[in-house]
Amino acid sequence: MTPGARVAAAIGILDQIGEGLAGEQALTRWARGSRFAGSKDRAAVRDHVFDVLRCRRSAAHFGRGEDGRALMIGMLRQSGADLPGLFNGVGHSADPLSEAELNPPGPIEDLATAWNLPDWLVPLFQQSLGEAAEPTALALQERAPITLRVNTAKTDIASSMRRLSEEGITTVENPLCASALNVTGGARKIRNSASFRDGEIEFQDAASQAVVAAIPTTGKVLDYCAGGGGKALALATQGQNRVSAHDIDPRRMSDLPARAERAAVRIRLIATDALRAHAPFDIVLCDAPCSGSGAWRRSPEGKWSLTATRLQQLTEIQDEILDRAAPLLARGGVLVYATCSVLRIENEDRVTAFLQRHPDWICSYSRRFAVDNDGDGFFTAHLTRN
Ligand SMILES: C[S@@+](CC[C@H](N)C(=O)[O-])C[C@H]1O[C@@H](n2cnc3c(N)ncnc32)[C@H](O)[C@@H]1O
Repeated sequence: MTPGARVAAAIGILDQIGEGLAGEQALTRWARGSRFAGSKDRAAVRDHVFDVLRCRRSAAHFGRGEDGRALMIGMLRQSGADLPGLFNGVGHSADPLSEAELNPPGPIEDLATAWNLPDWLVPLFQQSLGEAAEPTALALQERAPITLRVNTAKTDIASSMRRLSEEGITTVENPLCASALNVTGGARKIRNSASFRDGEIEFQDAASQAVVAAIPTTGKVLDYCAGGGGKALALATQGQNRVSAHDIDPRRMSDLPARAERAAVRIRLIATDALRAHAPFDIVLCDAPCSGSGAWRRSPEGKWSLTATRLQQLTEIQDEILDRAAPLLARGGVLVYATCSVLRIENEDRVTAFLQRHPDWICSYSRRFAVDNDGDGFFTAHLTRN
């Protein structure tokens, strides 16, 4: 595909997203109907679509509209691309730009458009992050780093870097966590690499790894909101942990047994009604459902679909999860709270609310992770009974 044809494909996909289709679904539908597209084409089209979704508001400003064509024009104009070269009507490229489209609009004048956030989230970012609000909002407009977790139960960092580089995948160590590697080249080869097949590496954000690495003791551990099991797998490779995984929706854990087998670790799956029988645990990790605001680089649609009502509901779910998980702990155990949110209402405020409901508990540790080149935005806190 030519660069112009890739842009035209992205325009069609963005129009489908505009009609209500989820981004991943629209991309899959396009890929199924476009067998001629190679892996480089698919990656380039995907990048265009996600670049727009991350910067939808400023793209609409610079493209003077909300449809796929306007958004692509706006995004490409912002990035300084050769617009007439990409919209030349040749082959499968989109039609040439009209006079109106060639005419660039004035600069952005409001904060929400400059930060690419819905209006209502701007004050929340400011209250939550202070001076870090602007760099966080701007960082959320960039592509996320591709980060691997080296499975230290199977290999070590140096050997893993060497083996990956033999397969054409270059990496550098990530300062957030000793097990984390940032991929600097050959990312598309990872899923078919021997290192991946042999369970020596997993995809995992570095802040996510650092949250697990900060968990203090080893022993009987419950990942209470295990989902796909990213953190449960990391926990299982750490120290002498005996890890169990639970999720209110067990289907979310369906890939976990195969992933655990590949990683050569054991993880027991526990159903909700069996939790009490398996308690007490030394550690209960609550990686709670949240706005995902710290990871909106990877899932940008969440930024536009979140509402104040949904955010309020999430805080109620977060409180309920902590209250249900706390009684599962052994005396002296640690309740670990984590979110991939940058919003104080989901982070420090939930810890404060928990301590108000449970005056015999204290917070012994907490850390925020910024959205930057090293990793996603995360928050974690350790709670113990006095
Ligand atoms: C942020 S995700 C977990 C991600 C996972 N820990 C990982 O690292 O891959 C949150 C998970 O919490 C689960 N969840 C939602 N409400 C819950 C509840 N009341 N109790 C337990 N799990 C819940 C969701 O089904 C979802 O899988």
